[in-house]
Amino acid sequence: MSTPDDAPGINIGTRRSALALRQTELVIGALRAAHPHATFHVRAMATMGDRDTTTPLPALGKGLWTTELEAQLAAREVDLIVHSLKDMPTALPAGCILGCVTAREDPRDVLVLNDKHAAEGRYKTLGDLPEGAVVGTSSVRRAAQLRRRYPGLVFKDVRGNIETRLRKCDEEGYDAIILAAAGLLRMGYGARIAQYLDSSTTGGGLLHAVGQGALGLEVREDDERMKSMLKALEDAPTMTACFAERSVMRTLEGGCSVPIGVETEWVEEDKKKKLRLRAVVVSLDGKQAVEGERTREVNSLDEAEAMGKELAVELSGMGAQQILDHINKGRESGAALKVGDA
Ligand SMILES: NCc1[nH]cc(CCC(=O)O)c1CC(=O)O
Repeated sequence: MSTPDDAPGINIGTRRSALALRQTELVIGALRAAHPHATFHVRAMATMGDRDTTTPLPALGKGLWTTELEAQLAAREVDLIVHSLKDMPTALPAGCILGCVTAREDPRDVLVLNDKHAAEGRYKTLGDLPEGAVVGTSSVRRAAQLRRRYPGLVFKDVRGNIETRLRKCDEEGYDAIILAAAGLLRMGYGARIAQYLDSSTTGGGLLHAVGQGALGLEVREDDERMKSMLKALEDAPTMTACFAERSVMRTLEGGCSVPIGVETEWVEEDKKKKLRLRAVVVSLDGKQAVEGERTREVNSLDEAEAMGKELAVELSGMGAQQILDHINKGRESGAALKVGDA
């Protein structure tokens, strides 16, 4: 009788960036440990987001990191895609599913200082930066939340993979940039982290992107062999929390380019383990914000999705929908796509 491990080699699709390849290596390491007789082949490719390195991210729309890979999955050219979960749209093509979410790296955003500032030691946190300081980010979520808290700072687009952004930070007139901790830590750049940012940051917090720091493994819905192989890699607390986060985004029809921030945490309350979910929707100028939070027991992915949906509906009623409608209207007329040039 043949076991799944005797079957032909498994083709794994990934983007070609150094971070994507590193993440794929981590997944293959875990797959090998769980399935020592299987063989794995990496099929790296460029997506639209990799090829177009100048258009501001929000203008490239949904699926810019995933569409080409999913076409390969559907065509059976690959059997598994390793994604940064935050780059995965909340609606997947028919026949494709999010089969597994692995243990999360630190989900927070962080401040990275220009290397001269770091060497000088005058500034340590966002709050230390002087009026007019230039902060790089191509994320409207980051810029909108930080504009609200730090109105004196100037936000400017910065595109490229992690190495490129670090270089631009040091050489192209930025005082600092904002990045995900996860990418820096996975690539060995942890020493560049000046400050971790989250809801409790003194002087003003920042809620991270949906799914940030987690890896999403996408497979064909009918591929029972891959689905069962991935069970060994699944981290249930991360997967459940991420399903709640993705449900907030899906309900608000946000996509990756709107200013929705979230934070999830497993807490103990009345001797019960509960999921705490926070979410915020901010206008692009940072002047309006709607936020909310829920804490409850969650025992399944369906319950996690229900919790996320309920919070999103509440935020919607509190004005989040107006904020998002306004942003989408601006998009149609071609405006409001950039974080800022200045
Ligand atoms: N497309 C950007 C992207 N996608 C995933 C990560 C970092 C890793 C993660 O958040 O899981 C990054 C870089 C960043 O935002 O700094």
